[in-house]
Amino acid sequence: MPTQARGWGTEAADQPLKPMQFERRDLRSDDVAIKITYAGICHSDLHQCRNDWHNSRYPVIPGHEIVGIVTDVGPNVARHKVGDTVAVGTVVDSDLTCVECLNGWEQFCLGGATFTYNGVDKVDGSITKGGYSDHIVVREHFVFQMPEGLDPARASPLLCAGITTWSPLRQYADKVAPGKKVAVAGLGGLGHLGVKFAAALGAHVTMITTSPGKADDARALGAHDVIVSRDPAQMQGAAGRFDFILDTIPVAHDVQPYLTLLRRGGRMVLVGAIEPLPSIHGGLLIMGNKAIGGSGVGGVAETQKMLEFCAEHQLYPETETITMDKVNEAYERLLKNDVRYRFVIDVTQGL
Ligand SMILES: NC(=O)c1ccc[n+]([C@@H]2O[C@H](COP(=O)([O-])OP(=O)(O)OC[C@H]3O[C@@H](n4cnc5c(N)ncnc54)[C@H](O)[C@@H]3O)[C@@H](O)[C@H]2O)c1
Repeated sequence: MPTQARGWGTEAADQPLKPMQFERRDLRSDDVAIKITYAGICHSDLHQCRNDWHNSRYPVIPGHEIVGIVTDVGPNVARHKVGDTVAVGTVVDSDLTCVECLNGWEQFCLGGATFTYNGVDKVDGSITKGGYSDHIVVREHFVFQMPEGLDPARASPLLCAGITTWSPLRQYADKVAPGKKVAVAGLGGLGHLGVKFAAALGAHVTMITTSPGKADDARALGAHDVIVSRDPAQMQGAAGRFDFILDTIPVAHDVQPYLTLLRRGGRMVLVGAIEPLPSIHGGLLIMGNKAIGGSGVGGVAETQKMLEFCAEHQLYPETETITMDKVNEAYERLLKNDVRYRFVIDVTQGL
């Protein structure tokens, strides 16, 4: 039987989030039912609530940085059992048969990945609803086991902000290693984890920020150096310096000043601005054999690996925990960059 769920969501781009009731599907044979305990607030949640990407399907019940406890499993579930602490990220289904899925890139499934919310369920066509809710039902393959020693109350942002920064840093592991120089642009939910990961992987890390006031914070997170992007002298002084730049800036911006900072053969990866960008002068790529690309979240196996790395290194996001009923205030603060550096909702409170 389907179950009644309680959550917080919004009915339109100009409406605040409010309590809502909706149905969760009955367990399929390979499904896991999860009582949600924590959900991180990603900037993408705000984008989708406000229809910034023009594809929101209302009501939107956001949340794709989910931690919880298994309450039931379908008969074919082998990896999880009732009582396990588990996690769910941005994707809850894919065909698992295409070349992308078979190679661990489920998020780019050729048959279409189903996103945790604002997606369309492959079986019944319903609109998926996310982690700002009391429980969720997810296909086993997309449920992560929380490693021993990783605090569930602090870990949820790893499921999106974490994997989105970890994945490109591992895809270009030759440029993110001891002796290599890495820069991270944009110090928010993604950027602060980018700094922590790059430092933990042994690279020399520079934070590039618009705000001189964030320099001490960046160093406390593990950055060895800070560049204020609004200071032309500092930018010119860093020309040709970096092997790798991770750009987490959440809005359209001119990437050319950053390309200038790459050394020969360097690579810049965009993860933040999912929108049209100003044009790039080809000479900035050709002279110095430089490359710019993108990266979208991460696959299932690499997400599990990242969680294990975080447990082993006790690497956590910096979080501020709120109750569910404070989510609208949190959104307003997120827009003003007034969070160090990720809100986590304790979903068991204020629902
Ligand atoms: N690629 C992916 O798979 C993926 C996954 C998750 C999130 N995202 C996107 O990444 C972006 C960042 O998400 P977040 O949760 O870290 O957001 P956030 O709001 O927590 O952080 C963004 C930071 O960028 C800074 N910033 C804004 N404009 C800037 C500029 N012009 N120069 C330098 N810094 C600037 C802000 O001060 C803020 O600190 C969002 O647009 C989100 O939708 C992408």
